[in-house]
Amino acid sequence: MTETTAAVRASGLGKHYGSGDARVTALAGVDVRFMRQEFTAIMGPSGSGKSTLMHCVAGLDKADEGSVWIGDTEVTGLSDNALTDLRRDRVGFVFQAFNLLPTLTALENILLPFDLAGRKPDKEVLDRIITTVNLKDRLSHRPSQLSGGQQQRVACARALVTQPDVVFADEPTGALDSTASAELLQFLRQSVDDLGQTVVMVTHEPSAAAFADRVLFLKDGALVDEILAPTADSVLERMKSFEGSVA
Ligand SMILES: Nc1ncnc2c1ncn2[C@@H]1O[C@H](COP(=O)(O)OP(=O)(O)OP(=O)(O)O)[C@@H](O)[C@H]1O
Repeated sequence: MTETTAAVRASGLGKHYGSGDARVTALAGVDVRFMRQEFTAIMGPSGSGKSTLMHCVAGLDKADEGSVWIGDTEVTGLSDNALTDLRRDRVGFVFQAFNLLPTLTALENILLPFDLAGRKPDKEVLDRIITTVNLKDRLSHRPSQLSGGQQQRVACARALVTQPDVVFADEPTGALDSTASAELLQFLRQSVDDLGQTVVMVTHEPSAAAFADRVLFLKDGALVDEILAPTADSVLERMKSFEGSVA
């Protein structure tokens, strides 16, 4: 693996909360690479550092130690303004709680990153993404007029439409029923296979992780295991070694 094929890489990533007896090590020197056009799932017991890792590599939070690169840009060390631009232009986010703007239509929500950046979308890419997420006949609806699954597909389209270096998804199916979850995961899978996207997803669900190319396991702030070409069964089997502490 060469550095040029890593969409995101981090080395020696450390993050601590509190001090003295109350000091918690959320990340204990993590080295990780997320390769281009790869779908990676991050799993681990509750409190193992999954969200902290995602937030630090995505530039949403600052690590105490170590470095992060998105493409060839070293994220650690950027000014707050440069970080805001980088997140807007080169990173896509999907959260459990859709985070759509209620007064905007589906299409306006999808185009929001372009409005914020004062840029125009690539029409071909926009059409392709809207077709892939199957939202063509819902574009003029507001979020309250859409199902949870449709709202999350709007959030995904918004995350993908700028063709970011990487999309980070934090429990994206946490608020969806099983049918809507499977559709959403299939769409994330397609965004990697058909659109060449790079996706990193935090999940508790072995069945969700099975859509990924690779599953990383965190424990006590450290990467402790990895599965390539996962299935729900192989993930579940591996999780048993963490039994008792899985959320
Ligand atoms: N703002 C904070 N202040 C203090 N401690 C924190 C803070 N955020 C996280 N932690 C601690 O850091 C550790 C890692 O938390 P993190 O949220 O990254 O874990 P997680 O694996 O995402 O957990 P979960 O699966 O429950 O969401 C935990 O011990 C948590 O209590």
